[in-house]
Amino acid sequence: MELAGAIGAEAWLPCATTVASCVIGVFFLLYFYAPHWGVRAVPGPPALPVLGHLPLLARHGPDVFCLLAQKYGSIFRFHLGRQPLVVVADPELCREVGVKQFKSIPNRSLPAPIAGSPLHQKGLFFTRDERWSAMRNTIISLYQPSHLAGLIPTMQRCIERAADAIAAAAAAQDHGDFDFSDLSLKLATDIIGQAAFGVDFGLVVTPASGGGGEAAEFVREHVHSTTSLKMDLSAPLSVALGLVAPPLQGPARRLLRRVPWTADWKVARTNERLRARVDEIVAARARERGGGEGRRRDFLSVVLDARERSEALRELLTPDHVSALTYEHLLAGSATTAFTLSSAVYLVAGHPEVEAKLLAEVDGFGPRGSVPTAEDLQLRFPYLDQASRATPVIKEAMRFYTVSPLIARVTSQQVELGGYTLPKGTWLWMAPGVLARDAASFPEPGAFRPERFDPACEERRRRHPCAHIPFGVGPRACVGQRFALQEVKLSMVHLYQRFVFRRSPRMESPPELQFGIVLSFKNGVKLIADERDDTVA
Ligand code: HEM
Repeated sequence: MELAGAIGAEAWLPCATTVASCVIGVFFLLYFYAPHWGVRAVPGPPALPVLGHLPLLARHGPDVFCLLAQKYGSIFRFHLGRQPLVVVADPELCREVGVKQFKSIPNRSLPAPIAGSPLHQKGLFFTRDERWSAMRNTIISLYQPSHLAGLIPTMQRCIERAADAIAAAAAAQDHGDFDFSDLSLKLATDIIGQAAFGVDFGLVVTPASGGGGEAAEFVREHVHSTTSLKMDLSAPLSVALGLVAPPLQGPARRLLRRVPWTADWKVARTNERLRARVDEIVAARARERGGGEGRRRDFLSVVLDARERSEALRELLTPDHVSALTYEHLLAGSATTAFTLSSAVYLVAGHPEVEAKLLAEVDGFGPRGSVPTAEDLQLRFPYLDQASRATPVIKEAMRFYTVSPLIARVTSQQVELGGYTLPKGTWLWMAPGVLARDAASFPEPGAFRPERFDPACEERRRRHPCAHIPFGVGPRACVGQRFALQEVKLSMVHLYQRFVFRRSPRMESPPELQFGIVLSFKNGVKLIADERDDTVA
C-alpha cells in the first residue's frame, strides 16, 4: 500500500511541475506581451522577449529611429524593454499628436528613470491634466518677451565672464584647445542659476573671479543626477529592471538604495542631497521675502509671490512643486541650451563661408562690446536667427544635431492615428530627430546649410510647418524656447565679436554623440579660440 502511494506521488510530481511551469510560462508571456497586444497592428521589427529593442538602441544610438523609419514608414513600434512605444516620424502626424488631437494626448509618459523621484516628477514636464494647465498658466508670463528682455543684462554678464575665461585659457595654453561644450554647460548653468534661483553658481571661472565652491558642488551633483537618467540597460539596476518589469522597479530601488556603492545607492544619495539643497534655497528665499527684502525677479521669487495670491494657488504650488519647478530649469534648460550653443559654434567652425557671413552680420551691428537689446536680437541678426523670417544658423544647427530627438507623450483615451487605432495608455512619441534627417523636407540632410531656412528659398516654401520641431509642438511645446534662443543668440553675438573658433585636430570627426535624456557630445567639443583684431569690429 505504502509502495503504491509512493509510486503515485512519484508520477504526480513531474506532472504537477510541468503544469506549474506551463502556468508560469503563460503568465510570463501574458505579462510581457500584454502591452504589445493593443498596438500589435503597428509595424515594427520583431522584439526580443524582456529586452524588446534595447539592444538595437545600444548598437545604433538614436540613429536607430531613422533606420526604422526607413524600413517601416512614418509610424512604427519600438519596444523599450517591455514597454512598446508608437513612434511618429511624419510632420503631419506630429501635428495630429501635438495639436489636433491634443485633448486626447495631453500628457507625457513617465520614463522609468523618473519614477520615484518627486524632485524630477513634480515640475511642469511630468505633471498631468488640470494641474499641468493650471501650473503652466501661472508661470507662462515668466517666459514672455517683456520678462525675458529684463534678463539680458544678467545673461550678458555671464557671457562676458565666459568670454574672459576663453581668452584666459587661450593665453595660458598658447592657443591650445579647450572643451567648448564643458564651458557652455557651465555658462548655461550659471545663467539658469541667476534666472531661476537668483544665485550666482560661479561655475565659469576666470582668473579675476576665482571660483567654484559650494555652488559648483551643487551643480556637480545635478550633473550626476541628470546623467543617471539613462534610458537603456546601462542605467542603475532598478531603472533597467523597470524597463523590463515595471512593478519590480519600486521594490528593487527600495532594496538597492540601502546597498552601499551600488548605482542605485549613489543616485539615491545624490537625489537626497540635491533635494535638500533645493529645499534650503527655497526656504531661505521664502524667509528673505518675509523679511521685506527688495523685490527680486528670479523665477523662484516670482513663483513664491504667486503662492501668496490665493488659497487655490497655495494648494497648486505646494513647497514640493515649487522646488521641482525651480529645479526643472536646471534639468530642462542647461544641457539643452549648452548643447545647442556648442553645436552651432562647432558647425560654424567647420564652414568658413557661414562664418564669414556671420562675422559680417555681427560686425555690422556695431562696435565690439555693443550689447543687443531684445528688439535688436529680433531684427538685426537675420543670418544668425530671426524668428521665422530668415536664414538662421541656429535653426540649421538645431536641425543638424537635434538635442531632443524624441518627445514623449501618452494617450489619455483611444485615438485614431495614421490608420491605426491606439488604445488609452499608448506611449506615443514624436521623433523630431527623424524629421530633421528626412531628405524629402531637407535635401542632402547631411549638409550644414543655413540657407535652407531662407524664406525666399523654394525648399523652405515646400516644407511642412512641422518638419522642424526641436522645441516640440502645440500647447505642451517647450515653455523655455524664447529664453533658450535669447541666450544662444546673445552668446553668439558676444563670442563672435571677440573670437573666431577652429576645430582642434584632437577632435574626432564626426563627433561622437551619446543619448541620455537628451543628446550630448561624448568626448566634448574641442576648439581653438583666436581673439579677433581690435580694429575689426
Ligand atoms: C535649446 C534649448 C531647448 C530645447 C531644444 C528644448 C526642447 C524641449 C522639448 C522638445 C520639449 C518637449 C515639447 C513637447 O512635448 O512638445 C520641452 C519641454 C519643456 N522645456 Fe525645453 N528646451 C530647451 C530649453 C529650455 C529652457 C531654457 C527651459 C527653461 C528655462 C525649458 C523648459 C522646458 C519645460 C518646463 C518643458 C515642459 C513644458 C510642458 O510640459 O508644458 N526648456 N523642451
